[in-house]
Amino acid sequence: MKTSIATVSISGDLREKLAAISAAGFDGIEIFENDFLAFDGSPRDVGAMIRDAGLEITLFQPFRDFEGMPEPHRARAFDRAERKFDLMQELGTDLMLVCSNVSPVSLGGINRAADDFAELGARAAARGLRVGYEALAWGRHVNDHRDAWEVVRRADHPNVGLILDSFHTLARKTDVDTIRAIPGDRIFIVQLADAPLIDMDLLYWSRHFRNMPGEGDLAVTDFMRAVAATGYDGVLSLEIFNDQFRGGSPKSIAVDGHRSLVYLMDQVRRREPDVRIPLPEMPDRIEAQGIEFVEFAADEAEAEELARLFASLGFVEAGRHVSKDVTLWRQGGINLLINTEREGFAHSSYLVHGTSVCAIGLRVADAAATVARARALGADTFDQPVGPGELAIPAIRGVGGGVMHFVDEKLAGLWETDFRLTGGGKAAADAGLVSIDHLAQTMNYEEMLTWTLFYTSIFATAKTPMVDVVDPAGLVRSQAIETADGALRITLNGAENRRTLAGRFIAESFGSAVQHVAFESRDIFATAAALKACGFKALEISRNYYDDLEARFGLDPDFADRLRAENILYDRDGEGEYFQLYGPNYGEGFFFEIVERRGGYRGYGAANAQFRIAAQKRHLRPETVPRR
Ligand SMILES: O=C(O)c1ccc(O)c(O)c1
Ligand SMILES: [Mg+2]
Repeated sequence: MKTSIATVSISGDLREKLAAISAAGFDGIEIFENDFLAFDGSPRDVGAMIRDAGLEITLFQPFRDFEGMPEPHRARAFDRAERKFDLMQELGTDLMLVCSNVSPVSLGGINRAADDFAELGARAAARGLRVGYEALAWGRHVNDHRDAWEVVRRADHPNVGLILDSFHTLARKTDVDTIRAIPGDRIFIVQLADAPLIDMDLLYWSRHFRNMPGEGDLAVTDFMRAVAATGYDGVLSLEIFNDQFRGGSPKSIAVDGHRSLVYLMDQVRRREPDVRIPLPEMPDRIEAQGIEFVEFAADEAEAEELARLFASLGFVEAGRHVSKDVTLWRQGGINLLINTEREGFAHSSYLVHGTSVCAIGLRVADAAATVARARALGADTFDQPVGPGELAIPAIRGVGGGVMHFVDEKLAGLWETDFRLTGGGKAAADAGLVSIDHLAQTMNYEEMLTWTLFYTSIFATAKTPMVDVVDPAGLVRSQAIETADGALRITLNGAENRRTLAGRFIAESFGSAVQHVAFESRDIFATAAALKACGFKALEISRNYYDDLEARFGLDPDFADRLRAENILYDRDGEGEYFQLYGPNYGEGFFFEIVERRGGYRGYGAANAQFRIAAQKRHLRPETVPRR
C-alpha cells in the first residue's frame, strides 16, 4: 500500500510539512501548486528537498478550467498546461490532476472534453507524463465520477486516466458501487477524505471541513471497498482541506493521517476478503470489556486528601503494592490506585500535572494483541521496569501522554500477585457503587478528532454525535466513544477556551487528562443515603433546576422532591431514565460522578451539564475563578 498526503492538508511551511509527513511514514506527497509558489526555491531544489525527505511526488495539482473551452481560451489552456509540464519535469513528478472545469465560458459536451484530453494526453506522453481527470462536485458540466470516467474512456489515451476523490463522490451521494465497473488500471490516483455531515454549499464544505477517513460521517470505507474491487493498487492519497488542520500541529495531523489510512485499509481488507491488500497483518479492532482500574499519581499529603475523598465515596483501602508506594482502594468491581512513588512514570506525571489520573487499565481478551493493533496504528507503547515476581502489564500512551494498560485473563492474578491484600472492612463502607460507568477526558477542542480516531481505530467502538455543552464562559464540545454493550464508555470533552471549567482544568493541570470518573450505582437513592453516612458532600444544584425539571417531564412532585433533597440530576429519553449525583471538585477541577441508568438510557445527561457546570463554578475557590 503506497500512501501519500497533499501538502495542503498540513500546517507549516513546506519544509515543516515534509518533515512531519515523512516521519509519520508516508511514501509521498501531492504537491499543491500554491505551496510550491509560496516557497522560495527553484523547482529542482524543491524536488530534491522532497526526495531528501524520503518522499516522492505522487501528484502535481490542481490544473483548473481546462476541458471544453472555446477559442481563444482553449489554446491558452494548452499553453498553460505546457508550462506546468515544464514545472513538473523539473520537480520530478509525472502525474498532473486536472479538475473539472468550473468556468462559465466552458462549453460542456462529453466528446469535446474527450477530444481535449486526447490531445493533452498526446502532449503529456511526448514528455513521459500523465494526466488524470477528477470531477469536482461543483464542476460546471462534469461533477460526477461517472461522467469523468466517460470522458477518460472516450479520450482513449494511455496517458489519460481517472482520478477519484471520495469527498466529491460521497458529498453528492453518488452510489459508490458504480466505481466497481471502472477498470482499476484506468484509475491514476485515489484521493481520500471524510467530512462531518453538515448541510451546506458543497464547495465551502469541501474547502473547509474535510477530515481524515474515519474522523467524519461519510462512508469512506464503502467507497474504498469499491475502489479496491476494481483491482486498483496504486497510491492512496489524503487530500484534506480543513481550517483547523491548517493551524494545527504538523506532526499530530500527519500521524492521524497515516493512522486513518491504515485503519481504513484494514477495514476494507476485512470486508472485501477476495481483494489482496498489501498491509501488514494485525488483530481486528479490540473488544474492550471494561475498566479494570484507574490510577492516581499524588504526593503523600495529597494522597491523604484523596484517600479521604475515596472513603467518603464508600471505598475501603484493600491492599498495598508489594514493592511500590501504591495503595489499592476497592468497592464493588471498582479498583482505584493511589501511587506516591518518588520515581518512575507516576512520579513524573505528578510533577507535570499535579494530583491526577496518570493511568487507566482496560480489560480485554488479549492484552498482547491489543498492543499489537495499537502499534500497527502508530500508537506509542509504554514500558516500565517491574519488580521480581510482579506482572508486566502491556501498555500504550493515550490522551495527554497518560498510560493505558491492558489486563487480560493471563493477568487474572494481578491483584493477588502485585498487592498484599488486606481484605476486610468492605461491608462497613459500601455505598453501592458497582463499576465505572464512564471516564471523561478533557482536551483542547483541536485534539478531539485525534483521540476519536485513536479510540475508534484500536477498539471496536463507535462515536456518538457531538453535543454542545454550555459553560457560562463558552462552549465545550462533547463526544462519547463507546462499545455497543456499554462496557467501555469514554467521553471526550473539547474546550475552546480557558475560561470554561474544562479549559481551566487543562490549563491548571498542564494538559489533557481524565477530568471525571463516573461510577455506576444500581439504586441512586440508596447510594445517596449511604454516602451521607460516609461523610460525602454532594454538589448543590440550583433549586430552579428542579422546578423546571418537574414542569418539563411532568414529574410527580414527591419524586421531584426526592431528587431535590439529594441534589440528584435527572434525564429521560424514549429508552429510559438517567440519574446523576456529583461530588465536590478536587484539586484543579477533577471530580467524581455517580450515575444510575434505568431502562435503555444510553446518553450522558448532556441536557444537565450546563446546570452542573454552573453549580461547580459557584463552588470554585474564589481566587481561582479566572478573570475575564
Ligand atoms: O477545491 C478545489 O478546487 C479542489 C481542487 C483539487 C482537488 O483535487 C479537489 O478535490 C478540490
Ligand atoms: Mg480532489
